[in-house]
Parts: sequence; structure tokens; C-alpha cells
Amino acid sequence: MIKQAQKWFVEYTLAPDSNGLLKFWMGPVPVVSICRGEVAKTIFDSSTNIPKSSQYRKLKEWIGDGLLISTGPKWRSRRKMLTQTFHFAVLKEYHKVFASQGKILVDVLRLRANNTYPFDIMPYIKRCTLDIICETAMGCSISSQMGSNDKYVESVKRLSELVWNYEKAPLYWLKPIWYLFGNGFEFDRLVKLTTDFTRDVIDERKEELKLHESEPSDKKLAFLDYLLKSQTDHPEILTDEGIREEVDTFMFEGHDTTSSGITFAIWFLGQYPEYQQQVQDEMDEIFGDDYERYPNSEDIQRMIYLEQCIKETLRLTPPVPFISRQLEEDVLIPHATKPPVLLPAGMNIMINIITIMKDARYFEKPYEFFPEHFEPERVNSREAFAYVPFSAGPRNCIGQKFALLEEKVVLSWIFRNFTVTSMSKYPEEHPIPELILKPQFGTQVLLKNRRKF
Ligand code: HEM
Repeated sequence: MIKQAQKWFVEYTLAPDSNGLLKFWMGPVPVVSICRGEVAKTIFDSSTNIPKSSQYRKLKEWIGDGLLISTGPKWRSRRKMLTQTFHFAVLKEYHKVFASQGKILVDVLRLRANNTYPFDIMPYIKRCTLDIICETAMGCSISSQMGSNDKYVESVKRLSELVWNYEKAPLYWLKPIWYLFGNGFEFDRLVKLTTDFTRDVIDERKEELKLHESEPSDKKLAFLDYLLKSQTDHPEILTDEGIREEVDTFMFEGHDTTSSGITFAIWFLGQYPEYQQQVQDEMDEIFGDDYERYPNSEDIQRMIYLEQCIKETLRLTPPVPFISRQLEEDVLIPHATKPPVLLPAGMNIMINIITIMKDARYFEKPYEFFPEHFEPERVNSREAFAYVPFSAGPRNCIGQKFALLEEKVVLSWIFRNFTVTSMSKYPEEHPIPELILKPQFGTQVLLKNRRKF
């Protein structure tokens, strides 16, 4: 059904007499879906039409009014401040975290290698990306890859499921029904558990910073530390609760997305031995037969073919398949042969990223995994709005450089050490769009050690 719906979506998008708009109802709310890049550009480029739609309201009860959800002057001042925390020099600090967690992942996966029965690799990747985001965002290690902090890990996972259950079933929007089925009580309990965890970490970190005020600590700085420092300079922009919101926003936005991106890349490369071989050749050129060395900045820059594979994965299976906005002002969508369409202020818009990136006008093999789509000549001759896995314009993903670096480091560890065979194929098995795009039946793979022990 999902496959059929998507095929229909794309046929509609490409029809010459279509402007790529589609109206549907989400319960009682009318929504217009935008399926063409050039139409979405009108919204992406706007500095006025930035508010998010009401579909984020349940998420807001968990992550608060942080960067992902806030709007107006609050969003503008926070965005300006937080942009500095994603500066290249800061990201460079995080290489070590990506590398050490990637190494732990390989050590854990080694126990499953050379077996003749497949296993689902996604939970392993998810724990790795969760450990990475905890260490980089909060400066604390939760060691979920080693089986610790089960409660927190399970709560974050379950909260994402509950938010999605709420969004997709308008009946749950009626409070008594949400609580009657027990979801409301579970959601409230888990929100308290996770946000209390974040608050405790913030308090501890504040104390630590105070202690080391006079003597610099050799501990790596986390996003949280940069936020605490910014708070000292601009207390009017960032309160303690504001910091909590931003940290929880990073926790939500910064691990499920990358785990989905990494898992799908493994899945695709495990389906195409010829592309996987090219990635492994690249790894061998960079690392030789050293399977233990941590990748440095120079190594990461040389992972050019791997980056093409990552980008192609994000095109076919974008972790964030749709984004929503509520229009602040009217938008006029022109049409080649018919009168323009007016989208009035207040309208809910869904930008259909997953469909936009399968447009045959810009990708010669729109439904195939073809990393050559990202060869420099092809990229340079393509419209920017045709490829938008991180959204675009002033409200694009602030973590996109972080995400690409993390994916490169973790995937390089995997393909240096293992050859992967995927047990299912795209598009026969089709990922399902939830809050974050997920494999429909897990990602069953076989791993073979490349290294002789
Ligand atoms: C492959 C990984 C990722 C993908 C595909 C992705 C995609 C996106 C997309 C499409 C948006 C726009 C959402 C919307 O308008 O509703 C977004 C926003 C955002 N992302 Fe990411 N993201 C990724 C990783 C990350 C990471 C690692 C972080 C943080 C460490 C992050 C932090 C954010 C934040 C804070 C926003 C809100 C920005 C704003 O509204 O100003 N993302 N992301």
C-alpha cells in the first residue's frame, strides 16, 4: 500500500499539468502536501513562513519549545546563538567521540560476525548513535552499547513511538481517549523520567564548571557546556529550562535520524557488492591493513565515495521524510498552464521530502541506489532544491555537518572491518514513514570479518 501510494504521488508530481500540490485531511485538519522541489523552494526560502504546524504539539510536551519547534524572535535568537556551537572547529572535537563509539560498535558486532544466520543490525546502530549524542550533547557517557542505562534508552525509544502513534491517529487528539488507552499516562511518566535525567545532567555539569572556573578542565566540551557559557553572556535568551529544551531537542533530533541514515546505508551497500567493494577499496587506500587506527580529519576528507553512498542513501530513504509548516502569510503557487493557486495564511503544509528527491528530471535513476548521482559534475548541474534531506533555507537542519561526519566515521569502521550481505532488497521491502523513516521489518544482515584473526 505504501509503495502504491508513493508511486501515485510521484506520477502525480511529474504529470506535466500538475503543480505538485495535493490536498488531504488529517482528521479534521486540511493539509496541502508539496511534492515538487521548485514549489517547496518558495516555502524553504521564506523568512516569514517558518512556524511549524500543530503536528509537533505532542513532541513539544517532551522536548519543549527548543530550536526544532519554536518560532519568531525566540527561534531567531536561539538559532543565531546555537549556530556557533556547530562551528567546524567545535565539530572537530567530536571526531574522537564518533571514532571511539564506532570502535565499540565494531567490537560488539564482531560477536555476530561469520555466523550463518542473519540478525537485525539496527538496534546496535541505534545504541551507538545514542551514546554519541549523549556524549556530545551532554558530555556524559551512558554506555548503552555496553548494556547500561536501559531505562533512559528505552524511554527515549518509546517516547518517539508514542508521539508517532498520537500524530497518526486523530482519535488520540481527544484527551480522554489518549488517557483511556493508557498512552497518556505512559507518555507523561516517560517525559518526566527523560527530562529529569537531562535536568540532573545539566545541574551536575553546572557544578563541575563552577569548580573548574579557575583551572581549565581537560574534559572535552559538550554542546551543553557551550550553552552554559552562552547563558552567562546572554541570560535573557537562555534560561535553565531553555537549556534543557535545547539539549532534549538535540537528543531527539540527533540520534534517531543518524541511526536511520547509517542503517539504511549498510542495508543498501549490503545489497550491491559492486558499490560495497568500491567503499572497501577506498577504506583500504586510507587505512591499509590497520583495522584499529582512529580516523582523523584528513582520513574523513578522503572518504569521497563513501560520502556519495551516504548522500544517495539519504536521497532514497531520507530519515525525515516529511516536514510540516503552518503558513504565516499567503503564498501564491504559479502554474505553467492554469491560474496560480493561493495557499492562505494559517494553512498546514507538508513538504514531501521523500517524493521531491525521486524526481526523474534531476536524478537519472530515481528509484535505484546509484551513488554516481553524487559525482561532482552531476551535483553542480542540479538545482539545489532537488536534494533536500536536511530541508533548506533559514530553517534547515543545524546538525547536518555533524550528521555527515558521524555517518562517515561510523560507516568507515564497519566497512573497514566487515563485508555485509543484506537479506532483503529495496524497493521490494519498503521503509515505513514514521516520525523518522524506519525499515519495515528490521534490517537483517550477515557480517563477514575482513580481517584474519
Ligand atoms: C541524517 C541525519 C539528519 C537528518 C536527515 C536531519 C534532517 C532534518 C530536517 C529535515 C530538519 C527540518 C525539520 C523541520 O523543518 O521540521 C532538521 C532540523 C533540525 N535538526 Fe536535523 N537531521 C539530522 C541530524 C541532526 C543532528 C545530528 C542534529 C543535532 C545534533 C540535528 C538537529 C536539528 C535541529 C536542532 C533542527 C531544527 C533546526 C531549526 O528549526 O532551526 N539534526 N533536521
